[in-house]
Amino acid sequence: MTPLLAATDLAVGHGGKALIRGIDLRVDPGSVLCLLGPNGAGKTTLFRTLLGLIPPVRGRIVLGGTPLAQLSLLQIAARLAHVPQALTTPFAFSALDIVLMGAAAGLGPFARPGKAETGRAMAALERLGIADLAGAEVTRLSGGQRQLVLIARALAQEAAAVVMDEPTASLDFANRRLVGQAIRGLAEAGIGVVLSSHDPDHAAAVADRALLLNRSGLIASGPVAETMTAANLTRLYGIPVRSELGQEGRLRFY
Ligand SMILES: Nc1ncnc2c1ncn2[C@@H]1O[C@H](COP(=O)(O)OP(=O)(O)OP(=O)(O)O)[C@@H](O)[C@H]1O
Repeated sequence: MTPLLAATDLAVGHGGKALIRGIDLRVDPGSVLCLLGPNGAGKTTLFRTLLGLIPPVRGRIVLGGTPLAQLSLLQIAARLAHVPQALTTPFAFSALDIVLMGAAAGLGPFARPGKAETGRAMAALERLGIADLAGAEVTRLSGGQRQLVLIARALAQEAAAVVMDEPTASLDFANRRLVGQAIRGLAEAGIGVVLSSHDPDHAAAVADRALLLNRSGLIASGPVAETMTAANLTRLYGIPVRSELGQEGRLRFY
């Protein structure tokens, strides 16, 4: 199977100086990869590199079978959608307006979204169970609802893969669970997801694979059951971490 996104022997950093080296990763259709690591480890830097916003210090990134270096930012966006940490806009956009931005991402700068784009945007809102919020002003929505709107925007973009930088940061327990379910829903629809999280319990619940990195480099990369061990998390965060298998066979860390 051709991975949606693959990186080999990747080093990322700023101004040509590597922060992390030796990253190998792949994202297949329908799979979820979670990046875990302490503040400043380089997760956002890695994401920005995968999105083509900063050049890799070393190594190779292939997006949908084409080297990233050969793709324009527009071509990258058509293959890899970005869900930012939070939706911040001072304008009174409706949820549908925001999702239409994703649906219309492939149109030229002066083209107006038409019926097809509106249909795609509404379908994305429906898929996430928030069609009733289409006309709501996003500044009045809760943090969890706003995050779902952002995920709907990525869905409407119809990219095969999605990058989400800490999509559950600042969300309460219930909204974290809701967004987690939405992420699994994307995977069930065949989309490949890469996200970062500061919550190992949440990561173990939503991800199939994990990539653990801290300032000393890569700690582990592979299936959740093999990488998210108490020993690896102890190394990752530099504090003693223990794990237990909770109900439904879910890993919990404390
Ligand atoms: N534009 C930049 N130029 C130079 N250094 C930068 C730049 N952006 C980030 N850094 C540095 O790169 C390092 C990694 O930052 P990054 O934001 O990638 O970490 P992170 O793992 O996402 O952290 P957090 O979990 O806190 O979001 C930090 O030391 C940061 O100060």
